[in-house]
Amino acid sequence: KRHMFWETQPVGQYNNHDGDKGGGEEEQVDGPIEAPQPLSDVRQEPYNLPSNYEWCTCDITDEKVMKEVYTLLTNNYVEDDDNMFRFDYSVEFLRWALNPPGYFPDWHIGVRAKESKRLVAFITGVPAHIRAHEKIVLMAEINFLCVHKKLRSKRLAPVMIKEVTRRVHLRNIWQGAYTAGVVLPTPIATCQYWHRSLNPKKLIDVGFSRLAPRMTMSRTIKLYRLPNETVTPGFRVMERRDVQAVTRLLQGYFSQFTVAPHLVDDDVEYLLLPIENVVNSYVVDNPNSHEITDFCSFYTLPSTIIGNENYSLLKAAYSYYNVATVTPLLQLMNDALIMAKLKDYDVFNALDIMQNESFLKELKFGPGDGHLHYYLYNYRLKAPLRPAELGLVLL
Ligand SMILES: CCCCCCCCCCCCCC(=O)CSCCNC(=O)CCNC(=O)[C@H](O)C(C)(C)COP(=O)(O)OP(=O)(O)OC[C@H]1O[C@@H](n2cnc3c(N)ncnc32)[C@H](O)[C@@H]1OP(=O)(O)O
Ligand SMILES: CCOC(=O)c1cnc2ccc(OC)cc2c1SCCC#N
Repeated sequence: KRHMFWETQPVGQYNNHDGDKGGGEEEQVDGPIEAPQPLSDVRQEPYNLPSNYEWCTCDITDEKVMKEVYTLLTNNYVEDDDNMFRFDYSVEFLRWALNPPGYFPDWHIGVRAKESKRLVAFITGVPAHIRAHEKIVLMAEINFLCVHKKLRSKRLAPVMIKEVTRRVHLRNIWQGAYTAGVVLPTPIATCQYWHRSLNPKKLIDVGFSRLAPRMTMSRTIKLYRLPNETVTPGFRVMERRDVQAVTRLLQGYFSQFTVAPHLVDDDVEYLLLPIENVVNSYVVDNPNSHEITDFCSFYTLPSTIIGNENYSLLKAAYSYYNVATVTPLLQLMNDALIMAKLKDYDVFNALDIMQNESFLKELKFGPGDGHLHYYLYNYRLKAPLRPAELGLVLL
């Protein structure tokens, strides 16, 4: 498959197209593909857009702009292959995801129609320290790339990508990280989504799940039933006073993975302190030692249910970061499921990354039919990673 844009980019390529598996000759080393440029060499002016369209910087602290971004995404962002669901990121979630410590307002990039001023496209970056092997690199995490359905297949996406790359380069940052459901040159890892039903009746009604053979609805409801209280002594909602302990837990946990975020206290405070309807996090506070021994978290990402007459919204929880040092991970994650069910989520989703494979089947997750591919921009890894070597969750 030819990738006319991506073949021009500093990303792992499928090698020359005369079929020989290049890369056999020269030894590949981990690290940047291209050296940084002098900032004076970075293009100073924005890339050209088709006439009638103009760039804008979306100030997401402005309620009105936030609403425009929300509306573009809720109507035009990612749908599953069967067009059953479309992500419905909330305004609070988007503000949280786009304003982490050290964020750059001009990395929230929109395209408007000159006449109507309507927002028709969007792409974002946020800075993050990501470790690859033993190197910590300041990268741009790219997300929320969206072109209005009416403007698809006009090669607008490559312009959006080049523009965000340009703005990242102007900040002297030369690497990026992103995920996608589509296969592009070249994934550093390919992961699978797993789903744990919390409201099996709704998932069957919308057509996502089907009754298993010889199973009745009531038997199915019973199969997925969860207790209405957690089982781990000392399990409680995370508080600000837990930040340092959670940072230490996470840093220890991440060291086993080949690619993982490098989080310090400020990151943990911002990303992991609970925000209603955005992110929920829990610690196990040992009742005797008052030591924080375990941590689990999930984020809230609803989806529009497309074209179902009984339901319009799917309430989904997504496993975020979890560290078990005393409590068995299986028990800790079951407590997370219990909390999600108590908060009326319909499904709890998790990727097969980190140590998640150790609990998925036993906690009654089923494999999804979609894959999530992870990518680095301008950074080569000698070999692709198994999902279990990946410690990075992008929102
Ligand atoms: C130093 C820092 C570096 C920072 C930058 C790092 C890189 C960041 C990269 C971005 C990371 C985003 C991560 C992220 O946001 C999470 S993945 C979610 C992406 N968004 C959606 O799927 C929303 C619904 N779809 C759309 O809005 C459009 O279909 C989009 C806009 C996706 C493509 O618009 P379109 O109207 O359908 O298509 P054309 O304009 O005609 O363009 C076709 C070209 O675009 C390539 N394409 C398609 N989907 C892509 C995708 N998801 N990533 C990268 N490239 C993608 C495609 O391969 C082709 O190039 P090729 O000919 O070479 O194959
Ligand atoms: C019920 C299980 O599926 C989902 O939760 C879900 C919800 N909304 C989506 C919107 C776009 C979409 O596009 C790939 C997928 C979904 C999915 S499945 C993959 C995410 C997970 N887990």
